[in-house]
Formats: sequence, C-alpha cells, structure tokens
Amino acid sequence: MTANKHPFKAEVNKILDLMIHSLYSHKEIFLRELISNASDAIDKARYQALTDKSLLEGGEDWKIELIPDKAAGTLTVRDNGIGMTRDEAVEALGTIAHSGTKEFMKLLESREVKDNPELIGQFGVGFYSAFMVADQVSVLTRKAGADAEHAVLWESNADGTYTLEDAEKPTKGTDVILKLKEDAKEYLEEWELRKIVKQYSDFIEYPVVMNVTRSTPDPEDKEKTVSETTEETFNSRKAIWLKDKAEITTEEYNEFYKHISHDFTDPARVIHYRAEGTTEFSALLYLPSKRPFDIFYQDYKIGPTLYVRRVQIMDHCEAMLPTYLRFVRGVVESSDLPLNVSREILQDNKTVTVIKKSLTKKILDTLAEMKKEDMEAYGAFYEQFGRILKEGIHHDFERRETIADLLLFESTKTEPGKKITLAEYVERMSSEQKEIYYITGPDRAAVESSPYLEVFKEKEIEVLIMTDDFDDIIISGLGVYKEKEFQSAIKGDLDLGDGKKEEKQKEFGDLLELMKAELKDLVAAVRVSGRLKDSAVCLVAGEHDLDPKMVKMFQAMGQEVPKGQRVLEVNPDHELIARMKGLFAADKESPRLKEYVGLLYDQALLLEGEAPRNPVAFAKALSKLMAEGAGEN
Ligand SMILES: Nc1ncnc2c1ncn2[C@@H]1O[C@H](COP(=O)(O)OP(=O)(O)OP(=O)(O)O)[C@@H](O)[C@H]1O
Repeated sequence: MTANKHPFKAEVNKILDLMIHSLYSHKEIFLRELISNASDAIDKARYQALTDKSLLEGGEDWKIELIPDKAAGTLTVRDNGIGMTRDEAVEALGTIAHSGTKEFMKLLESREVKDNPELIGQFGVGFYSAFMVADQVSVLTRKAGADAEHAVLWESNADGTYTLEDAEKPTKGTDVILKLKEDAKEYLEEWELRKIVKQYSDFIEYPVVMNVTRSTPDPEDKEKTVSETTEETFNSRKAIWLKDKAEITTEEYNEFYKHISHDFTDPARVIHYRAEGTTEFSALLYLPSKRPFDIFYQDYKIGPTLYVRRVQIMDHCEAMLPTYLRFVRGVVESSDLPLNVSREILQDNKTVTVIKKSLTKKILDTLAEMKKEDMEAYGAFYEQFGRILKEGIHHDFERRETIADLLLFESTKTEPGKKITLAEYVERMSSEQKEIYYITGPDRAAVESSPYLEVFKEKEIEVLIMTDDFDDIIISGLGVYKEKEFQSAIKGDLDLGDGKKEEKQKEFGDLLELMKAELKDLVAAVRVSGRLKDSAVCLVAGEHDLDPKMVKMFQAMGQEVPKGQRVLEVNPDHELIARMKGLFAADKESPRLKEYVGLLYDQALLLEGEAPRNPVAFAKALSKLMAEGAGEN
C-alpha cells in the first residue's frame, strides 16, 4: 500500500479555513451536501448503467446509508453510486473545479461572504462542509466496474494536506467517514439525523436509510426487553416536481430550490406546471432573487436538470432555455424523450424545441405578471438579472417586444435608483415629441452633467439613462417601441433648438469651414449644434456608429473597432464662438484662431471622457491663455 501526502490547492485551504473558523450557524447542512453528492453519484451510476449493465455489479438496490458509530465517534455516509478512481478523487477532493479561481478567491475574502459564510454553498464546494463538524474526513471509494482491490482511501484533517492510499472495497461507491468534533456529537443521534434528512433532503429520490434499534417488552418475560434492528427510510422520496401543487408548501419549494441551486436565499418566484397534449412534461422552475457570482463566466451551466421517466439524464440541459434566461434554475421531466439522449441529439430534437418554447413563454409571462402585480419585487429582481434578460432583445428577435416590455431604466426625470418602463416613458411623452430619447454613459452622475443633455434639460424632455455597457447595441437592435423610434442623445444630428439651426449654419458657414480645414481628418464635419446650450462644442458619433462606451468595451476586449469619424458640433450662441467669428472677420489667418480650434477639439474629447490628444501641449496652451487673460485685468 502506498500512502502519499499531497498539499491542497490554495483556494481549498481558504475554503477550509472559512468553513472551520467562520461558519457557526447551520452546521447541519454538511449532511445535506454529502447526501446530495451521494445522490448525484447514484444518478451517474444509474445513467451509465443504461448502456453498460456491468456497472450495476448485480444490484439495483440504490440507497444512501447513514452509519453512526458512537464508540468510534464517527458518522459514515455511504452510497452505492458511481464511485471515484484515484485520479478522480485527486481532482474532485483536492482542487476546486472552477474557471474564475482568481475572482473566486477575491469573493471569498469579501465582506459579503465573511458576513454570510453560508454563501459559499453556491460555489459548489459542498464536500468541504464536512470539515465544519469533523476533525478528520476519510473517503473510501471505488469506481463502479473496477476490481475490489482498486479502491482508494483519501484522508485529511484539514491541515493543508491530504493523504491517498490504495485500498480494498468489495462494493462499488463511496463511504465518507467523519470523525466528529467534540461539539458535533449530536450527529450520532437517530432523532437528529432523522430531523435533518426530513428538513433538507426529503425529496432525494433514493432512500436515505439507517439501521434503527428499538427495544420492546419481551412478550415472554415482561420484566425484560428485546431489541430489534431494522433499516428505516428517513425521506419521503417524492419527486417534488411530479407532485400536485396543492400538496407542496412554500418551505418545501424553497428547500428544493436550495438543493438544486446551492443558493442560500429563497427564490423570488416559483413556476410549477404540467403540460399536456402532444408533448407532455412537468416543469418546476425558479427565478432566483440573487445573482450567482459566476453567471457571467463562460463555463456557467445553463438549463434545468432533465429527467426522463424518473432517471436524471443531465444536470443542466442547455437546449431547453435561451441564454438570456440562464438565471432560471429547475427541473424538467418528460416521458416523451428516449432515455439514452445525448446533448447532440437534444440540440435539434422536436420535443425539446417544444419544451423550450413553452418554458420561455412561461418565464416571460411570469416576469410580466410579477411586474404588474408587485413592482417592488420585480424591481429587485431586475436589479440582479435585468442585464441578462436584456440580451434577449438581441438574441430572440421573435420575442423582442415582449422583452422590451420587461425592461426598466432610470431617466432624467426619475429619482436616482427609481426606474420606469418604456411604456411609462411613451405615455409621458408630449404630443410634439416624436422619438424616445436615451443617453448612454458610465453612470448616472456622469450622464447628468454631460453637455449632450443641455437642450433636453432646457426643454424639459425626458431622456432614458442607460448605463450597461452594451445598451447601445440592444437599443439599436430594438429600433422601435410602440411605433416610436429611439434616438441617442449623443449620436446623430438633433434639432431641438429654436428652429434657427439652418440659418445659423449659413451665418457661421465660413468659420465652420475653417475649423474643418484645421482639424482635417480628425472629424467628418463641423456643424452647428441642435443640442448644446451652455457648452461651446461637443463631439457626436454618426447615427449608426457605436457609442464611445461600446468602442471602449470592444477595445478593452482587444478587438479592432471601426471608430467612424465623428462630427464636431459647435454652439453658435456661445460667447467664445461669437468672438471667434469676430476674429475670423478681422483676420482669417489669425494664428490664435487656429490655436482655439485645436483647444476646442481637445475640450470636446475631455467632455466625452477621453484624454486630450497631447495632454502636455493642451495644459501649456491653456496656461498661456490664462496668463494672457490675467494680464488683461
Ligand atoms: N459520494 C460521492 N461519490 C462520487 N463522487 C463524489 C462523491 N462526493 C463527492 N464527489 C466528487 O467530488 C466533487 C466535489 O464535490 P463537491 O460537493 O465539493 O462539489 P460538487 O458536488 O461538484 O458541486 P455542487 O455541490 O455544486 O454540485 C463532485 O463533483 C464529485 O465529482
């Protein structure tokens, strides 16, 4: 036998440290996590045995056993599932299968997790919760189908290392043996274990059993008792999604949600229905109330768990949900699918397409209902998931209007933090207003002080504030809402002024020409502005160009973006522009005029949130002008 010592990966140590030193409440969840892992292992064995009967090793008596041993102070959780090879044990129990390890570590150190350590449940680190109640954890495991002597014993007492040694195990599956801490001895008691299983694992499909010894009076000698040991099942094993709605309590719904999602917060909404007709299926779906930390990662798993005739086929069936509803968790069971479906088959399976359509509709209907009935709850939900839902406008052409009805935005007329729907915006539009105005930017404060809103403020026109990075693409994709076109406040030509724009364009024509000649290819044109009131100039993107925020986002992703030349807009009513016109009339060649044009262009860059072309030259020129100005007084 070879026993090898191995160090844990840093993130495992961190988790263990948190588990042991910060988690004081709900320690009993370790049992839920271990039972859940055992149940997953049986699911896998059962599924793989559909195509390879030898994995059954002669029996289909699936169960999860709890074996308390008071003398040894140990609790064993045993399953007869798929088991692990040596390599699998190293991978599964020594590392954290996670792509965003760095972000994950950051999160672990965050206040939020420190204050609510239960949150670590959502990281998929259930196994390590065993160390909350045990000084030492041993895992004796053998892969289904392997020889008895090809088992492995993994052991650790959370000191930064674990050992691995070869072992023998006559039956397939896994024993997780916990050497309980002094203050965790209650987990050896039948009533305690029964209570925890009932509370957290009642719906587990496989029996969670324990040998229970009862003493009864001896029928032959009333003075004595006889004891009898029987195997009792602690859980009712009802697949909650197949039960009648009326039979299920909110607590049961919530507990099941926590089981499948590893979220500790109750869900925002439950959707439970049965579809009958040509395609029959049951669906139990949840809208979470908190965004999982990994939802924006590439390897985030989308879709409900799929069951076919009570056999779990896959834990995330991505073909059943559009990506913009990836926050939805749940279970779908259909008897119209074959047991041996693969992901490839599911991709273009007719039944799956029908189910996907139905789920999508049901979820969007539920969101609409939630918005109508309880705006506060919907607002809280939107805060967490609105950004994801919005992707649907881009990806689900057919339903983009339904999704548009679900969007919420702040506007220049709402209090900070308060949001309105597009329908509310349109209702509030005056009869002269033809378009839906919106402005994109990094945050509300930046947007509100932007020169692009000057004319809107003056005319008291409401402008929607959009601060998500891809809002501009989403809105361009939507194009129209209730027959009203969208118009960006920072793009394209606007004419909300006093109706004298054309006149002014002529009046200032020569000066504008000179400015364009001076700026050359830096701008596509120089024109009189229909949006400025207080500022002298601003830069404006073309109607169909990307807004500066999108340009920056693509550049940050290392992508080349056609920047599209912008137009410099000039405010003819600004004192400086009037003076420049005077200067131009006196001397077209004036070097000062040229200097001003350059400075104005740099100023426009600054207003857009960019740096001037040459900050040093800009600062020098500005100081020079200030010195001259000071000299005049
Ligand atoms: N009883 C078991 N039988 C077989 N494999 C197991 C068992 N318990 C744990 N494992 C393996 O260890 C891995 C890690 O378990 P852990 O509970 O930490 O996270 P997880 O179950 O993968 O994540 P999640 O809790 O999100 O489902 C599992 O994915 C599985 O591969």
